[in-house]
Amino acid sequence: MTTDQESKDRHFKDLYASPPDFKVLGRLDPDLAAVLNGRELDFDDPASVMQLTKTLLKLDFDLSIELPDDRLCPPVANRHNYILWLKSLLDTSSYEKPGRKAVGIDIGTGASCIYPLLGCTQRPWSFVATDIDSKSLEYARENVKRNELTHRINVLARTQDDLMIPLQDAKIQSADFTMTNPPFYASKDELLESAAQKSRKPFTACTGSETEMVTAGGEVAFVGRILDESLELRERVQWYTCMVGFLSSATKLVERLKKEGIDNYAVTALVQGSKTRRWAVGWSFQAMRPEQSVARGVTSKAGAAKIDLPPATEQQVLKITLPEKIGEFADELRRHIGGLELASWEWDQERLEGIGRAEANVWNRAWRRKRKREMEVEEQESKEEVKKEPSAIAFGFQVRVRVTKNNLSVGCRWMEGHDAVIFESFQGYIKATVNSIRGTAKEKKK
Ligand SMILES: C[S@@+](CC[C@H](N)C(=O)[O-])C[C@H]1O[C@@H](n2cnc3c(N)ncnc32)[C@H](O)[C@@H]1O
Repeated sequence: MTTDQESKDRHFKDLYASPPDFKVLGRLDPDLAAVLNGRELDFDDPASVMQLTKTLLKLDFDLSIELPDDRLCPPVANRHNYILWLKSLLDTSSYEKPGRKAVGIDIGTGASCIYPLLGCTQRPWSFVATDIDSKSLEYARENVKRNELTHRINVLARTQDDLMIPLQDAKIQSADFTMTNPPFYASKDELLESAAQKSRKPFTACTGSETEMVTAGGEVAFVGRILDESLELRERVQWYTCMVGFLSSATKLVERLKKEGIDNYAVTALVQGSKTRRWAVGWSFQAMRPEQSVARGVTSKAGAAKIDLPPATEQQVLKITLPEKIGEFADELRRHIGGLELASWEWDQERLEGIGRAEANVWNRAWRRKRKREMEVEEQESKEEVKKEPSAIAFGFQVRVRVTKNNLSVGCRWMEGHDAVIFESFQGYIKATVNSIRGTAKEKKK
């Protein structure tokens, strides 16, 4: 059964998959029609660009905003892409159903406050939205009020020297994510040069103001500060994320993550509905790992060659010809996995998939031998009733059986843990188990 959340998500997912038809939009919104020239919109005219943003926010999200002429006017499709990726990042790095409540921190929210507004429209999220620019803060607060979201979005003024992740000042213990679209440029000259290249007037709604667009060291230094803070806060935030404008910035950030020993990270290209490609990077000290399409969303050859992507988390372990009795095969697989000493194991008979968690690589022969010895000792000492403390979970996984007309495949996903070697070893165990089930079935047939 599809839930409200699922159908809402589906609607938002492909919203900008094809380019907008301005004539159609103009029919729906007379304010946009007034700035159109037939089917054309002048992207070099700040007033037209601003009207397009207002129109899309109104028609697609039922949001209304006001913006000053001298601050950045956010292109909606591009900002929406970041929110879509965040939704997938959170949904797939949790055992909860998609669409859980979450607290986010938007660092540098701008006059529009666009990310918190878009996020709250699509999900039961709440936000702390920060900025250092007093004019942007004033507009951001008004935009939150205008959309009746003051109970979910806390606009917080910061200074250049404050911590960027304001858990303490916002009076919260933890957060589910931080996000930022940092100022791009390292200097005013760089901004002017880029505006000249695009033949645009600088310091308008199209290009943004100096405070918005320029930061010492550029976007890598800005996100670098967030990374420094994350090394202190660690698990208190599940996902630290950023959007960057240059592939080289994403590459540098990933290099830094690896240098800091952060193994759980995600990189993606944000492309839908936007001519300008952007990149998103996220990292986590927690153990839940996102789905592969989210963590390794760099599909272009150039991107994949330059960025050191995180390890694969999904693997089709093997594909076999369809067994005679699919139900029996799946039951056997469930029983074998269930026979391991797992911390938990739940099987969904309808979907033919199960989720398990283990304190160690409990399928491994050496582990089982060790465990047997431990149990013998425990038995001898059992008169004293020693209670075993539960250990931390080292590995969480999903096993999926997929059936097509002629084949059956078994795949697994690494959902939790920091050790890629355990995942590899688990794949070996699943392969051996499936082969052994097939062998037994053949024996029976004889
Ligand atoms: C590129 S703009 C992004 C605005 C908006 N989030 C968007 O995507 O359209 C960057 C924002 O970061 C803000 N900013 C710069 N330094 C900051 C800091 N140390 N803490 C919080 N915000 C900062 C700027 O004032 C600006 O509003």
